[in-house]
Amino acid sequence: MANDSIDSLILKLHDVDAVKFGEYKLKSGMLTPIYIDLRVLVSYPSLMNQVSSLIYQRAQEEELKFDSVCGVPYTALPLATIICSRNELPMLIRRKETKDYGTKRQVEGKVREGETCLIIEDTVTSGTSILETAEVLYKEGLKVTDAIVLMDREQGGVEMLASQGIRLHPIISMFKLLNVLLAAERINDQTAQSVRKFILDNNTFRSKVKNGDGSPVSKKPCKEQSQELSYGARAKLPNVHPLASKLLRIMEEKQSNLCVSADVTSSEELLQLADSLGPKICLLKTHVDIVNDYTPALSQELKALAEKHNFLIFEDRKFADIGNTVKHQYEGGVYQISSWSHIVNAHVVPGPGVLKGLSAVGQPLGRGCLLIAQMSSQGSLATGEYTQTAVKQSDFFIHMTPGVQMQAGGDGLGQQYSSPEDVICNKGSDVIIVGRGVLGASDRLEAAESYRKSGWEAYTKRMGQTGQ
Ligand SMILES: O=c1ccn([C@@H]2O[C@H](COP(=O)(O)O)[C@@H](O)[C@H]2O)c(=O)[nH]1
Repeated sequence: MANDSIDSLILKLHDVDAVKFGEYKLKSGMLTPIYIDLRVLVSYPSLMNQVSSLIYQRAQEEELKFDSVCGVPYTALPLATIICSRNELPMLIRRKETKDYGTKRQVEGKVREGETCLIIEDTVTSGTSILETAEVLYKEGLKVTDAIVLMDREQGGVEMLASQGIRLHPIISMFKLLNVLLAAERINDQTAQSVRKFILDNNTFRSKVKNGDGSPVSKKPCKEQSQELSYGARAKLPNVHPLASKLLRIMEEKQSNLCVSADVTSSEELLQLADSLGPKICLLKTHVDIVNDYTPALSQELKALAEKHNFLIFEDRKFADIGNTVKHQYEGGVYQISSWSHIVNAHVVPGPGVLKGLSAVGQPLGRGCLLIAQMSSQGSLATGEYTQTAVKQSDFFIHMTPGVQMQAGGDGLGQQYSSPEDVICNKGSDVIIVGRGVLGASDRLEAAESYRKSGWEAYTKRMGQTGQ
């Protein structure tokens, strides 16, 4: 999509008052210094045409596969109509209000179970309007894998939808809009700065993104968290990576979001840990390169224990090289990690090549990869834009957090600890990763049970339930 056509569209949107600066209230009640009002588009046919073309072009560029198109009511409805009419695509209309007579249908148009519907939206803040539409379509037996939005306010919608198995493709992002308006002298530096600050400070996606000082951007108590799907329900979402689905099922079945970090240096101790703590955990995290007496038999025995106790193995290898090198590091060398570890992780610093290299090896084996968006260590450089980029590159989220102990604090070597409740409720993580909190206890099994219980209680609290 040409940059100059986006720039000229932004200026036109500003001309017709679709972008307003001041103080406005969002659907959530939040006050915002910028308001995007794309309802006015219907009065400007040439703009309607330009926007519809850009949306359709985006679908083609992304090579999206879909059978029908549905616009989120009401603003995106006429956009979907133009796109479908021009390109002869079947359209579906979602009713906002269900009729209490006749067919009482919530979706109008020919619905064919199992088909995929592309959602079109005008503006996204948190992504809930798209999710509501997707849920209505799911009930009709349709799949939703992708959505296209004209204007993304960059407040967590992409991430929230990704966590529900929907890829959101924005055409204009808030930061781009501000830059174009600033360059064209439509707004001044101060306005741009205050809007940027508002956007960064008000990320609606579970306070995932941290401020520069490491504190969560918006720290909500558990009971105020928005309604979200349970681990079990997320496991059943269409388009969920089969391994993510398996992990979510294990978590639900074992009532455990505990990953024990088995940072021990002998094979015997590692296997003993895996066997004794296996029933309490959903994941066992390893650092295979700290084991002094590694032989391939160790990884085979670990695999057998993972099956016996129904947990997955996560080798915390933190790949960070060019694609070709990580390919060799993942499948070859002494450890042959891809042959036994269900999940690995990678830094995003080398660019997309690292993921391409890892997926060349891991994808045929059904393996998963976590991207490192933040680190628990003091002074970590993975903050702000870096974190946001990593989050955006993720396809489907299972959010895991290390640096967990019952009491906040540190280890004297830069590690910083948060409690299970803080990690699950305030940081919105799915999995707590605990190392020395368990390994350093006189009774490791008892400690693992106590972390499992705390992690699960925090999750049920987040889900708005009263506990187990
Ligand atoms: O940001 C990060 C990334 C990885 N880790 C790893 O998690 C465990 C934490 O162990 P504790 O004993 O609970 O401190 C360890 O294996 C780290 O390498 C992390 O701590 N922070």
